[in-house]
Amino acid sequence: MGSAPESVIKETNENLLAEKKVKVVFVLGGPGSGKGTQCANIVKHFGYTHLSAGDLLRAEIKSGSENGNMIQSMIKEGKIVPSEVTIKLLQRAILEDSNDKFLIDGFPRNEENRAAFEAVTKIEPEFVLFFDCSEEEMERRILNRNQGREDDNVETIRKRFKVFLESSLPVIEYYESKGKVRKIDAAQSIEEVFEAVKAVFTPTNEQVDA
Ligand SMILES: Nc1ncnc2c1ncn2[C@@H]1O[C@H](COP(=O)(O)OP(=O)(O)OP(=O)(O)O)[C@@H](O)[C@H]1O
Ligand SMILES: Nc1ccn([C@@H]2O[C@H](COP(=O)(O)O)[C@@H](O)[C@H]2O)c(=O)n1
Repeated sequence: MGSAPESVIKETNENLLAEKKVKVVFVLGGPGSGKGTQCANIVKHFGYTHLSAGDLLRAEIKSGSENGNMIQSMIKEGKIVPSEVTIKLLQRAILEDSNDKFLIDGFPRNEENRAAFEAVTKIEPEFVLFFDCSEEEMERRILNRNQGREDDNVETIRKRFKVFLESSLPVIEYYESKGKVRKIDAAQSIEEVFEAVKAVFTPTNEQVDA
């Protein structure tokens, strides 16, 4: 028996996602601002599932998928992979997980990501966590990261900063205009940043009583 055509799988996933009713928080910030580090803390304390768009794309390369070469060269150049590829990976990861609350880290990265995700999934984020950090500090952190990532070199880091300023900041500004951005000073220690993050995720008495 042959497998179902791509278009059928896509439509089925869209319907399933609409039924699942998930709560999503987008986690944004420049490269090396500490998104992944803080997501790990949020998972432990608040029970979310962490989905890193970058990790999903790197896993797709390793899986030997037909898009692998294209994804690998985009990442090497610090460029943004076409939305349909990334969204498909996010959809699949959300559907495969029994949790109903997700941190989506490093997505949406540009206006195309944002509009396509909204159109396909009909999901609106609860809020957007934005880690604000200077380029100088982010570059220092990335160069110390030592995880063997092909894009953690000065040349690609500078390209990633440019893409962040030109393509990702406008997405943050879009959500700012909707009152959805929770900005965190990410230049502090990991512990201090997490104190600020906890305050965002902990409902105030007012919210609990409402
Ligand atoms: N507040 C902090 N102070 C100092 N170092 C930090 C802090 N937060 C994270 N780091 C370190 O900086 C490096 C980058 O952090 P992390 O991987 O969490 O950033 P990221 O925003 O997810 O990066 P990318 O977008 O490139 O994947 C890691 O080595 C991490 O241990
Ligand atoms: N929405 C996204 C997210 C990431 N990428 C590509 O992956 C690279 C690494 O991302 P990290 O979040 O792990 O730093 C990034 O520079 C992009 O090339 C993407 O295309 N779309």
